[in-house]
Amino acid sequence: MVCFLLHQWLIFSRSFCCDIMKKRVAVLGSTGSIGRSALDVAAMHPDLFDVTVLACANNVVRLAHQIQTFKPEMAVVLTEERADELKSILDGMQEDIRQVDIVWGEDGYAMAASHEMADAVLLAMVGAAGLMPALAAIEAGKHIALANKETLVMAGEIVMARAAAKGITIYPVDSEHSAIFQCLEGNASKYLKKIFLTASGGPFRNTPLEKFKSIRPEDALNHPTWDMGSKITIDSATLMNKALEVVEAVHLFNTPEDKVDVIVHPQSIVHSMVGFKDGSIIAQMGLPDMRAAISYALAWPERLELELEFPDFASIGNLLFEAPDTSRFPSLEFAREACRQGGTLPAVMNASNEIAVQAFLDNKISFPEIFDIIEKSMADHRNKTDLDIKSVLDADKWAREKSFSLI
Ligand SMILES: NC(=O)C1=CN([C@@H]2O[C@H](COP(=O)(O)OP(=O)(O)OC[C@H]3O[C@@H](n4cnc5c(N)ncnc54)[C@H](OP(=O)(O)O)[C@@H]3O)[C@@H](O)[C@H]2O)C=CC1
Ligand SMILES: CC(=O)[C@@H](O)[C@H](O)COP(=O)(O)O
Ligand SMILES: [Mn+2]
Repeated sequence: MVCFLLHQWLIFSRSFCCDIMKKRVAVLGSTGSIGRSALDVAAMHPDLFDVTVLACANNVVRLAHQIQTFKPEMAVVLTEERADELKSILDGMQEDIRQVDIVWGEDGYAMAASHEMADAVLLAMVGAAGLMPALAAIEAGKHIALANKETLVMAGEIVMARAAAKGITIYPVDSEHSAIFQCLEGNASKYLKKIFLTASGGPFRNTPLEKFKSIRPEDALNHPTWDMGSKITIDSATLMNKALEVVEAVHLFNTPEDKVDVIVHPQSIVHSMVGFKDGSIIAQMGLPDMRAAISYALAWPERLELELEFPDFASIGNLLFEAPDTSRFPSLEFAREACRQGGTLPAVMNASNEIAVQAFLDNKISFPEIFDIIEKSMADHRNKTDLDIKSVLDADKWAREKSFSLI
């Protein structure tokens, strides 16, 4: 009898310990490219992760499948109509997943980001919609894995200050920032002299300027190395992604813009590098697969088994680097100006880019008009430098209206 009880207690305590060691994760943007990669990581490590919250905008069919697989506590969609659609899909599924709490809209995302059954929040929604959930997750003291770079572009000062006040580290998911974060671990930050932010150069790295007018959305959606959502893929094609990433690096690593160099590296194997006072440079490398950066942001300081291949350096032969061409791709100049002026200008750059990218995807403007719209919106903006969330949201709204008027 004693042996039996001891045996039962051992089984109970082992499963209890496993459960309390599991990280409960909210995945906001679960139906997107980052979200799906994150769920892939979670599925590979069911002993480490329990997905308790899922959120998307409209893709209720994919969300329903994810709910079926991960059985979260809460699911969030953009509108009440989508919530009704999701409920009716779930009604046809097995009983235990119908318990999921379905909410919608801004309040729903805020609830998801601060859910008591989530220890960590992966912020993988696209665009400005990510900002308020990010602030809610920080306010709730969650472990933050941040993919949504727009959050830091719009309101980096506020976000970093609120995270610092809460004693929270923001673990970057963006591959370059994850690389820089990894290069700066230990006490390396105090020796930092230069960040080398790598860029693939996108599909038009070698396209002459006179051909830019005839670039179609399907050409721009053809990224040479990464498989990503449509907005960031167009951003990569304009180098606006790198522009956003310069601002992101400035905030994440508390570094002036002139310490962040962009270097084109078309193979996307060196994910970024950091140069130190003594002339040493540390690089972080790997094949382009976001599961590495996502898992590191979620499991830090651990590194998880992902069964990814290493690059075959002998067959690659040379790692290529070249300077970005800002005359064909002015985005980097926009970002540097936005960093120098600060205030609400980065939020204007971001919002204007979002409108211009969507207009290009909808065949309403040409590829080079993306640059024109951003440039004009930034030039016409009356910058507000004493920043608060209201001024950021006002600037975002102003930039969207301004950009629409230019289409
Ligand atoms: N993809 C990548 O490899 C990388 C992405 N990032 C960043 O990560 C973020 C996500 O990118 P990615 O996964 O490629 O994008 P996707 O377009 O593939 O996915 C976007 C996700 O956000 C949801 N979503 C869209 N609009 C809203 C909204 N208004 N409110 C709430 N949810 C919304 C989508 O839902 P639905 O499916 O229903 O539309 C989807 O789940 C971006 O900020 C991007 O810059 C950073 C580095 C790499
Ligand atoms: C995977 C990732 O982090 C993307 O942001 C990637 O960097 C895009 O490639 P570009 O270097 O072409 O912008
Ligand atoms: Mn990136």
